Amino acid sequence: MNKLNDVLEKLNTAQVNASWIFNTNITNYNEEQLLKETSKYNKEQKAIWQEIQKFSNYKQYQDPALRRQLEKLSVLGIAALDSNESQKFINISTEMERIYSSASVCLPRNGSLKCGLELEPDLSNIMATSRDYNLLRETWLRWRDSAGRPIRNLYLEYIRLGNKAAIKNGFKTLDDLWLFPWETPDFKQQIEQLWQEVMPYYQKFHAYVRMKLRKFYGAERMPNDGTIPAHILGNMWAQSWTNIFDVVAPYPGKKSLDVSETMRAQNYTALRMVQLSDKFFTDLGLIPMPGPFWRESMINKPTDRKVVCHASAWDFYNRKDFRIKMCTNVNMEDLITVHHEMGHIQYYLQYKNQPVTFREGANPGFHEAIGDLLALSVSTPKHLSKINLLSDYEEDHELTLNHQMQMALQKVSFLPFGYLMDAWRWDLFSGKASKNEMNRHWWMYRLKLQGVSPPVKRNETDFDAGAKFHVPASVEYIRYFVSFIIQFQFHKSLCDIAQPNVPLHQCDIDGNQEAGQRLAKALALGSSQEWPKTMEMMTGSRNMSAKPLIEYFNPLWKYIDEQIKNENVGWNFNVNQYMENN
Ligand SMILES: O=C(CCC(O)(O)[C@H](Cc1ccccc1)NC(=O)c1ccccc1)N[C@@H](Cc1ccccc1)C(=O)O
Ligand SMILES: [Zn+2]
Repeated sequence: MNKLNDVLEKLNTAQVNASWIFNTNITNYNEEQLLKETSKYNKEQKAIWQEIQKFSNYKQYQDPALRRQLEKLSVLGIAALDSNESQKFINISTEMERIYSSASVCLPRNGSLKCGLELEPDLSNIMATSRDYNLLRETWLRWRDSAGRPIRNLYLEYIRLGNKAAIKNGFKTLDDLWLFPWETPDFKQQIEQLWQEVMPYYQKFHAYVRMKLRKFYGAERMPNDGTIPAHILGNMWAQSWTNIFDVVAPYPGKKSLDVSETMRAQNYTALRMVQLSDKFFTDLGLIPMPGPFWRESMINKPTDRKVVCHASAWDFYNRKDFRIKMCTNVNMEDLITVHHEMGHIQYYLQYKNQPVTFREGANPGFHEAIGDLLALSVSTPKHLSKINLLSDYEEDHELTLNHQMQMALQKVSFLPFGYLMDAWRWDLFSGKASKNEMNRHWWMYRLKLQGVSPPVKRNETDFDAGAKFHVPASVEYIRYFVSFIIQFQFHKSLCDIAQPNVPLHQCDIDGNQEAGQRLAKALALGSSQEWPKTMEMMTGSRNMSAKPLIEYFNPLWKYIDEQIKNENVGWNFNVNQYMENN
């Protein structure tokens, strides 16, 4: 088996190298090279798969680790397609990613038209900082015209070929293939159950934010169905509302917890942000970033070439080379993202000696949760003041509520978006939703779960889901919904070790070696055992639970209940009102 392990390492290293070169320098040549490398990778994966078929009685193997590895290798994925369909699938996937990462728009700028504006940093900054209703709407619309629409027909092909691949792997449709790594037969039901648990809290939070936005923009700018227009929530996809903290803060006068200003004033750089995060990990007794990480990572947007700016963390499958790729802006939001990416790298470092097939998260949600988990401690006012990013700190009721609001704008607002991104894709792959109504189905979910509506009518030549990285990049999204739930379970468990008598929302595990050890043991296992066992190691329970998340925000729920006495919680929605009958 360790011979196979070496083969898998070399195979993955070659593929990741070609992918890194394309992602950090988008050229036709590098795209060609990546296409070649990926089809070679798929061919060799298929050869290995055929070899393994010979041990088809692997279920009888005594050694559980060996049996588990063979089980994981028994699903080939997209490579199961025959060579020309597999080639088509790879071409479509790479083309969608290139369109998204190269998209730029023109916007009216004091009288003239400014072109070449890109998502990072231009459009993201406008969505985050502008309070000009019309400029926000133009920015929202033109991004979808440039990045979403051109992907629509490619996506139809993607679904057709993806479903063929699923069938070749013995699944019904592509959503079943996507859910295979979760090893959880009732996974969709568990997700729906978690959503039902948190939905009432989200709806109250939505009512509070809607009330504040109505006061700020005027009632005439708010739809009468109780939804919030998607373009005024501080984010291109309305998935995280931290950038409208100033509009919704309970105590606006109080020191802002958005330390972006202070970071800039202290001449923070991307490197300093990464070093700060690395120190938090090592203070917990976790593994420091190795040499190649510091030499090879790309943490600033290059000025001389096109790159895929969306952040990611890379494992080169040689147990030495691990990198981050990120177009970092010096602000609080990106400080959190730096921790998110460093969490991925820490997981890589912890499980690097596992067999290749076990070099994954216990489940995909675990991998997304580690960095955010540590950022929960970093984001406390006490910790921010400890690292000199918050001055004249004194814990009082007002500061606590401002902090709670800041965190809810990041975590609570995200929950319905984290769910609907894959609820929509599962429905499309499984045929529950018609391919002629992809955009209507998208806005059905956006209205139903998120209570967010488009600022202009949409039609079926629009492809609004395609304007979010993970759709053209074929990256599963339910992992983030799971992460936002389990990171609070992990936080509660580690806080019970590190600061047992501190309220959960004020807990900072910084420097606690015992908490660090508990985490390291779980991470080192990779996916070598089923995730409920690793969940039990971390939290004492085998199940996901929204209780710690709800507990973390207890102070906020009380405050919001008082504030929304005269508000109708929730919204009604009629998707026809927002779709042009085409
Ligand atoms: O997409 C990301 C962060 C990028 C990533 O670290 O999750 C990245 C996404 C990606 C990029 C290219 C190919 C595959 C996945 N994931 C990783 O780098 C990664 C994924 C699995 C294992 C190890 C690393 N966050 C999501 C959700 C989110 C998470 C946390 C805070 C805010 C928002 C978003 O921005 O919508
Ligand atoms: Zn991630």
